[in-house]
Amino acid sequence: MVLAHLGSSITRALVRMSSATVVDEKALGDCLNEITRALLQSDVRFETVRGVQANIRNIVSLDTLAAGTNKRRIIQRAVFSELCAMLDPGKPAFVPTKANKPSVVMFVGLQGSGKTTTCAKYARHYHRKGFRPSLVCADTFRAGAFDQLKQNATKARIPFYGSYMESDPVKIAVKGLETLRKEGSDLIIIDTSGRHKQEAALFEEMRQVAQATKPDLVIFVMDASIGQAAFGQAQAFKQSVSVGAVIVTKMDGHANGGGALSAVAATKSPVIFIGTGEHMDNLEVFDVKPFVSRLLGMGDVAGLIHKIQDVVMPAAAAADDQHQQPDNQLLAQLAQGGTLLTLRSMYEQFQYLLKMGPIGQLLSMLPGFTSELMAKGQDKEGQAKIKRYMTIMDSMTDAELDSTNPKLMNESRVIRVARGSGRQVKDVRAMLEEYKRLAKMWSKMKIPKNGKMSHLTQNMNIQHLIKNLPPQVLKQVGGIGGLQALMKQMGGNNDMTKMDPGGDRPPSKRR
Ligand SMILES: Nc1nc2c(ncn2[C@@H]2O[C@H](COP(=O)(O)OP(=O)(O)OP(=O)(O)O)[C@@H](O)[C@H]2O)c(=O)[nH]1
Repeated sequence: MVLAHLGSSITRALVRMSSATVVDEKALGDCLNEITRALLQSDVRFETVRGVQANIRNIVSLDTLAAGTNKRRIIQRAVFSELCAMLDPGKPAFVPTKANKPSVVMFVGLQGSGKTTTCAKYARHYHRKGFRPSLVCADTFRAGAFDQLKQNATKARIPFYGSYMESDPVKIAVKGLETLRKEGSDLIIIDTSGRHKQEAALFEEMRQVAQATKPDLVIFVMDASIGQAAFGQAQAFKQSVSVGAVIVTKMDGHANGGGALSAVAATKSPVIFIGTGEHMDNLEVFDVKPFVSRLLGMGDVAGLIHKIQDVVMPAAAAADDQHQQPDNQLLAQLAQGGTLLTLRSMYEQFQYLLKMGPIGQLLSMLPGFTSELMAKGQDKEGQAKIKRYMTIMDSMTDAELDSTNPKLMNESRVIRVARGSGRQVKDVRAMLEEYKRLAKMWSKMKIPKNGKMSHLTQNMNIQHLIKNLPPQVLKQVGGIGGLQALMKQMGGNNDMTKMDPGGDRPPSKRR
C-alpha cells in the first residue's frame, strides 16, 4: 500500500477519537492535530493542511449538532471528504478511445522522473484493455534513451519507432506518428527528452514536438520524492505546453507522495496514474475516492471488481472482436475451445495471478488455477511457488516454451534447466506436472463465444467466489445477494462507476 504511514497515522487518529468516552472539542482537536501532523510529515503544503483542518471544523460544528447525532460518524465522513477534496482537482482528463483516428499522447517531464518507464507501462495498460498502442522515442538528448524504450517495448510486446541517426526530435516524432498510424496503431505514445532542471531548451523542444504532433493529451511525469515542490514544477510545465494529466511515479518509496499528489491537485491537473515500482505492471489507476478509501483501510470494492474485470474483459473482447489482440490471449483462445496450452501461456497466466496480488484468490474463476496454487490464506506460499515456476521457465528455450509437446523436456533437459535456473530437478518436474494438469483441463474447456460479459460472468463459479472472498468484503458488498447483484450488474453493465459504494462524489471515469 502506497502512503501506508500517512494512512495508518490518520486511521489511528480517527480510531482514538472514536474510542474517546465523549466526543467533545478536545477529542476533535486532538484528532485534527494528529491528522495535521501526519499530512505535514507527508510534505503536504501548510496552506492546504490548514484548509483541510478549517473545512473539517466547519462541517463538524459540535455545538450545533442535534442531540443523538452520531458525532463520530460525522467526523469520519468529514475527514474522508476533505482528504478527497484535497486530492481532487475537479477536472477529468482525456481518456483514449478507439475512435476513427488514433489518440496521440505525449509524455513530458524532467530527466529521471520515470518518463520512459512510464510510457511503456501506460502502453501496456491500454494494450491490456484491447488497444493497439505504440511508442515513439523522441528523446534525442539522453544517449541510450532509445535503447531503453526499445527494451521496455519489446518486453511488453509494443511496437515502437525511433532513430539512432536523426537528432531532431520533431522529425522523429512526426515520422513516428506517420509510420505507426500506417501500421494501424490506435494509441501512439511519444516519449520526449528530459533535462536535469527546468530550462528554456527543454521547454522549447517540448513546444516544438507538441506543435508538430498535436497530441490529444500531454502527460507530465513527476517523481513523488519532490513532495510539495510538485506544485511549482507542474505549473512551470503547464505554462509551456498544455498539460492535461499527471502521473506521479515512485510512490512506492516516498512518504512525500501525499504532498506531491495534493500539490498537483492544487494546480488543477488530474493525476491519472501512480507509479508503484520499477516493474512494467507497477502502474495504478488513480481515482481519488477509492484511493482515500484504501488509504484509510476502508477497502475499494469497485476496484476489486475491476481487478476481476481486467482479467475477464480481454477474453470477452476477443470473443467479440476477432481483430483485437488482447493481452490475455489464452483466455481468448479459450473462447474458441480446445485450447492447447503451452508453457509460455501458462507463464502468462502466472503473471496475471501475481498481478492480482493478495486477492489472487479471486482468480479461482480461472479454470484450474485454484487451490493447488493459491490455497485460501496461503497467498504468500502460492505466490512463491508461482515465482519459482516462472524462474524455471525463464531458463527454458523458446521452442520448449511454445511447444505443446511435454516430451521435449526429456531427462537431460530437465537437469539442464534445473541447473540453469538454480532450482532442484524435483522443482522442474513439479512445474511440468502442473503444466500437464492444466493443459489437460484447458483442452477440454470452452467459454461461450457469443455472449459478451454476461456469459463469462455466469461461467464464474459464484459459490467459489463467495468461499474465497474475505468476510469483510462480502459483508461490504451486501452479502451473497449483494455479490450476485454485483456480478449481474458487471455482466450487463460495464460502467463500474454505478457500483461505487455510497458517497456523494462520482468517481472519475475509469481509465
Ligand atoms: N521505484 C520506482 N522506480 C521507478 C518508477 N518509475 C520509474 N522508476 C525508475 O526510475 C528510473 C528512471 O526512470 P526513466 O524511465 O529512465 O526516467 P526518464 O524520466 O525517462 O529519464 P530521461 O529519459 O533521462 O528523461 C529508472 O531506474 C526506473 O526504473 C516507480 O514508479 N517506482
